[in-house]
Amino acid sequence: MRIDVVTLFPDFMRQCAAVGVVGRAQQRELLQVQTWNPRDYATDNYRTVDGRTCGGGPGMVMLIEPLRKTLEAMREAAPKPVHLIYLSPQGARLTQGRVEALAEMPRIALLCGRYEGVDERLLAHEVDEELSIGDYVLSGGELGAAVIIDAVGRLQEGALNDAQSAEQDSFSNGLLDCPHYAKPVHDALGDVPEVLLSGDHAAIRRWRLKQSLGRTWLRRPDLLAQRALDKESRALLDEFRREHAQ
Ligand SMILES: Nc1nonc1C(=O)NCc1ccc(Cl)cc1
Repeated sequence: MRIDVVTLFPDFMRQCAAVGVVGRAQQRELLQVQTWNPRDYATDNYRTVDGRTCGGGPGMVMLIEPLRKTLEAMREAAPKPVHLIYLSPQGARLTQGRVEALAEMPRIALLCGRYEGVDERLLAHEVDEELSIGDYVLSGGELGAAVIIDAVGRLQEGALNDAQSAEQDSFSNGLLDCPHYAKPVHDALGDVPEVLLSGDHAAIRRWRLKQSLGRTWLRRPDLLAQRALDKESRALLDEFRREHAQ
């Protein structure tokens, strides 16, 4: 998969994509992240990429022309058609389901705005999808782009090892993750739950599922409402709720 990133901060974006699972996916050529800086496509001596807001008011807006040239160069750099995503609070909320759909695409591009915004005419003409990573205001689209690169990059076939795949599954089954423990078994902070030391893998699986269901019920009941529970999960959650009520 190829991800092109249009950003005024290419070094930052390259570093985000160079570490950990995503960095390794790039080394294994499972993923390619390419940055494009609109400043390189600004034709004036000052490499201007922003202009005064029409209608007055504070701040600047990213100009059409440098972005149009950047996008043209980006699209021409590889034959595969590009699905262009713009990151902003005005976008649809990013979900794991949408991440999984994006991860199947051969090529996506992420347009990172700065200043007060991007000229609406450029967005209307070029952008395929607008996405938000949450209801808060950041200083630019780069952190949203980094989130997408990580969430999509780790889903590329071969990017995760077995343990990481298991962890991914625990989250993407629509439930919150269960608690995790490492040695020492006994610590001033408390003990590791007995069942995890029992070697009874069926009991351990049930305990972990019960904890995930219980945590989701306590912390994110909205996620639970979206999910049909099988017979075993309903029983485990009832058990958790009875114990919690005591
Ligand atoms: N929330 C979010 N989810 O994705 N992006 C955001 C966000 O706040 N971007 C800030 C931003 C976006 C575009 C421009 Cl031009 C300037 C600032």
